[in-house]
Amino acid sequence: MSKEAVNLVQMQEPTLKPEQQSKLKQLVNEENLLKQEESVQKHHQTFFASIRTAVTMFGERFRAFVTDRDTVTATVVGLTLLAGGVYSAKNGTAAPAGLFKPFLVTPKCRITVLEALQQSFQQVRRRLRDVLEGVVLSPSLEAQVRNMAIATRNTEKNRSLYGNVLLYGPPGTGKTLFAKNLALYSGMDYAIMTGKELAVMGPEGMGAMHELFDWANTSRRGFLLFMDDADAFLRQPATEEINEDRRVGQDAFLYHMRRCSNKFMLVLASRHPEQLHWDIDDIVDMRCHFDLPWQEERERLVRMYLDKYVLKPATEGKQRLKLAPSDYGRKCVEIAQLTDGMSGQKIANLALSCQDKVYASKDGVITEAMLDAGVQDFIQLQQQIMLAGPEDEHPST
Ligand SMILES: Nc1ncnc2c1ncn2[C@@H]1O[C@H](COP(=O)(O)OP(=O)(O)OP(=O)(O)O)[C@@H](O)[C@H]1O
Repeated sequence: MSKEAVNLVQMQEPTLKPEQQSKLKQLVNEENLLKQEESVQKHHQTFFASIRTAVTMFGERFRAFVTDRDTVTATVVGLTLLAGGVYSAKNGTAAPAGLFKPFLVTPKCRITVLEALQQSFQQVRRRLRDVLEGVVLSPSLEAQVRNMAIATRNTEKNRSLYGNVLLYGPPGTGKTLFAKNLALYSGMDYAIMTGKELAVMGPEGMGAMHELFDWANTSRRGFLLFMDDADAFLRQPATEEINEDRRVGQDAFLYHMRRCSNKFMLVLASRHPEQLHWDIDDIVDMRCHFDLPWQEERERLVRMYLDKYVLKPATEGKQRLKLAPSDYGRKCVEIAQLTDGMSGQKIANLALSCQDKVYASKDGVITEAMLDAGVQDFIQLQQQIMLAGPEDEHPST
């Protein structure tokens, strides 16, 4: 019955018999229900359409944005493309509460999508020429990941399928850094999720996951999904009691990942690969072990990060710093020898500790003694942290 007809009959209600009145009420209720359903459906469609628009827009900007490594590290290490979609859609269409909780957003997220977009406009867009730019790895791992990156970059051209990759190893060894580089090098759209957040999502999360994969499969350039801490979500069922939502979530995820795709690539990162679901073997085409650096790689890391945080500011003349005459190369080798057992992330932080000492100098002359003092401070801090708790609790220090 049309809306006008219902209105007309409603006007006649006082003159109707009781059974006619009750039939009329039923009709009005049905009409209202229909309207509500239509509105929810419309809302739903607009909501997801706006997610896609936002994600597509943000994908463009994000690629440019992540090109500025320092800005990214300082501000949006965890900003996700997906979060961009979720946030924009939530703000733009006032999505029904709870439909899309920001569970896929990493807690490291610090800035709004709009801010990210604004910042990205200021960056020069470029595709990485070298997938290992700024990444120091052992020669064998370098060769392995370089081949994989070339194959990924040529997937579309060769009309082949993307292969999924598992990066595993201790914290701070460059897994995330490499995954970002891979996205920039291959020109794919890119998003970060963390397994920890996926692990705690409730039943609505399943709908979101199907939506995510549906959307990802519409990507023009291909879509790279990076899941950090994958073992938190894709854990072997036997490892612990997992609830029903989590099990359904895992199944949905694995189901999508088993379907080979020319649109979609998954990069998993794990510190505890032995805890991963056994079905991971079916969906992962390549495993890459990111180990702690050996002396040779530590020397390269020390040199790279001292150059970046100490030498460059000094030599570029932006600071009032000068380098005292010294055998800088030998100093780097010496420092590297003291960093046995440290990850790339810790070596970067050690260089920052040296920078603190240098910036505190009265005359602005960088001496070997200053670098030594920075290294000693950092080593002492590490020893205190080791005494305080397990390694995994302090990945960023
Ligand atoms: N192999 C490396 N080469 C160059 N820099 C590195 C390397 N490993 C770590 N770093 C430095 O440490 C930072 C953090 O590393 P990253 O987040 O990639 O480690 P991760 O292996 O993903 O750690 P986690 O398991 O904690 O997620 C990088 O942004 C970089 O500054």
